[in-house]
Amino acid sequence: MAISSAAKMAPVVITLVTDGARCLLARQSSFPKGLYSALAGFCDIGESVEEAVQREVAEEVGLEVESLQYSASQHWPFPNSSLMIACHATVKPGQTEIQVNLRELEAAAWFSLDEVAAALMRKGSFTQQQSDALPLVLPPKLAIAHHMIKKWVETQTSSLPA
Ligand SMILES: NC(=O)C1=CN([C@@H]2O[C@H](COP(=O)(O)OP(=O)(O)OC[C@H]3O[C@@H](n4cnc5c(N)ncnc54)[C@H](OP(=O)(O)O)[C@@H]3O)[C@@H](O)[C@H]2O)C=CC1
Repeated sequence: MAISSAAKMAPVVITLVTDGARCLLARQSSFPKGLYSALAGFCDIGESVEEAVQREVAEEVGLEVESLQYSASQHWPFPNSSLMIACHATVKPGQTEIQVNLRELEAAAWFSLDEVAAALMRKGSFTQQQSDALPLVLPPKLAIAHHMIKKWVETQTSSLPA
């Protein structure tokens, strides 16, 4: 089926926040069990990408973005067409206390490099999660969130002392 040239896609910022050592991942109650992802949110009319990132991070987890860097973009067809704009953001190391906005998220937490790297290596599917102590599950490869998390792990790993 041809897509109408009048069809619109909405810009969405998706942000992987780090404090330099850990990355911040969050989940909504609608996510499969154990799944955590980067913070996502629709851009408001009149906002720049930078403003949308700062607003979303503040609204969802109560943190102030110190610096941010554009990473990549992706067309995301679910549930309606969005343009995912991926950014990596840092907060000040001393200002990392998360205040989860429970109207938008079920949970948010800092994860260490080891935890995230182990989750990337794991080959489990969502349906295999049966115990209460769920291992961290990351978004699938088709999602830009997966690639942002992978890039963060690679960058952190390459900066470790030999
Ligand atoms: N590719 C990836 O890696 C990822 C993609 N995503 C995608 O990012 C998008 C945003 O994520 P998230 O904020 O969690 O989304 P949600 O679906 O939770 O939507 C959040 C709010 O945005 C409103 N909304 C829905 N559509 C639009 C629109 N076109 N413009 C403005 N506001 C809208 C909704 O209101 P209402 O209920 O009234 O419609 C809802 O209150 C989703 O489409 C999600 O699928 C998210 C994470 C990872």
